Amino acid sequence: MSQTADPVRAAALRLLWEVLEERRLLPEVTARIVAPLDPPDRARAQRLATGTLRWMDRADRALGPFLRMKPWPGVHNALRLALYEIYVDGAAPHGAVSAAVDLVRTMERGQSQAGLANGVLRNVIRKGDWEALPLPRLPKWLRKPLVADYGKDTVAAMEAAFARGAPIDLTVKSDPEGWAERLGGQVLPTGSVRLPGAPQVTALPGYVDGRWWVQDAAAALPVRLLAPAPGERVLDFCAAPGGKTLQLAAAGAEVTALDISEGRMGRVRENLDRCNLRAELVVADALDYRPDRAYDAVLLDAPCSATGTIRRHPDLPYAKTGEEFPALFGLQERLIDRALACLRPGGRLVFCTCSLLVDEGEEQVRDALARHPGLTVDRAAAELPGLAPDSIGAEGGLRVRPDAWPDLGGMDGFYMVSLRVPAEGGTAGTP
Ligand SMILES: C[S@@+](CC[C@H](N)C(=O)[O-])C[C@H]1O[C@@H](n2cnc3c(N)ncnc32)[C@H](O)[C@@H]1O
Repeated sequence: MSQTADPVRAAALRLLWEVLEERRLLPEVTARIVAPLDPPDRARAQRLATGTLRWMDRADRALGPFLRMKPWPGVHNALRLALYEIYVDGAAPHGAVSAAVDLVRTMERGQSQAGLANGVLRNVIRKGDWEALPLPRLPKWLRKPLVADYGKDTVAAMEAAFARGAPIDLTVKSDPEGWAERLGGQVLPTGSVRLPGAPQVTALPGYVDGRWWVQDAAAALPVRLLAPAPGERVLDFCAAPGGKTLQLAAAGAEVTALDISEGRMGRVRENLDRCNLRAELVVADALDYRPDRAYDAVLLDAPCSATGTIRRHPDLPYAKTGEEFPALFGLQERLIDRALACLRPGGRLVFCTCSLLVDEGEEQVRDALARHPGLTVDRAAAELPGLAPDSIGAEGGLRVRPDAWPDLGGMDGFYMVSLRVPAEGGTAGTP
């Protein structure tokens, strides 16, 4: 890019390149790419990149009739960005087109395509059918298995939720009504507080003194399912960055928080300090963990495809291809077995993933029950208030989806289940 290109849009284009061409996730690359910008411009570059990814499928449909050949990817992304700015972000068409043309001119491989960019964008605007185009669809590699599991209509509803993006939810230590009133938010049916708009959370009352933490309403449910009692020994087996550790500690449990990543564990420590809560922290591979004393309960929030979080991570369907996931399914299975081995007789394991794939939810449970005679599902634990009764599956786990609560703004996709090892004589806890 030359010095004359708008640095914010140029940074957004570099983020798009990393996702679409290098197949990197935004959190891996964003800090480096936006570092030269001022903080407000960093936020804007990120917003432009995530917004463009969220609406990219529709932008491609709008561009399709006017592109005889696929342009060079940098140019293609500049066109997509301009359409996002005009039709979703509310930018004036003239300014967004001229900014896109300027960006294309500064690209080594795009210079000759500046005229094309200008013409194509003007044609799309002249045709004016943006609003009539279908809502953005997921790429085929992900859409296909989801349609097989949930059906076309449900997948379309989930895609509508992905296009809407995600509000900010808080888990409060106490008094959700009071905090909702103070922050201008609303208490959700499951007890989280949803904020209006997209405020800078660190500047809000209650952040510095740790009265609440940011956690999607769906991500707050697994600990409600586990229902920790004060003084219970609970192992949070994949803990970082610590949203669920905070919930467990706030409920008065004696928590051991374990994670393989030292860097991410630093965030658990910071979060606990800010919220004035305590937990024992262990940096280790969960698969190697052999506790001195068994636990009353284990929470296993396993590494997964994260396909339930696409509302906030629209880069995911484009950075991934699905080929990465079977290795995760195998890891989840081994983590479940190790987690069960850390329980006292009669103890419970809450297994959860922020995934929409049944391989990372219902199927894991069926397989675990087959591997561990005597292991049972506590179906009653999944009967949480505020959720549709059909959220509980035949196997007794709770499945929440992004298209839930359409009037309130949805929630992340999550799967969770409470498994209980036999009180005596069973083998479920000993691998
Ligand atoms: C879904 S995230 C956990 C989110 C966390 N429970 C929360 O609520 O904030 C999964 C975590 O698993 C950790 N992880 C992955 N493989 C692991 C392993 N073999 N042992 C321990 N932790 C692991 C990752 O570092 C990551 O922090």
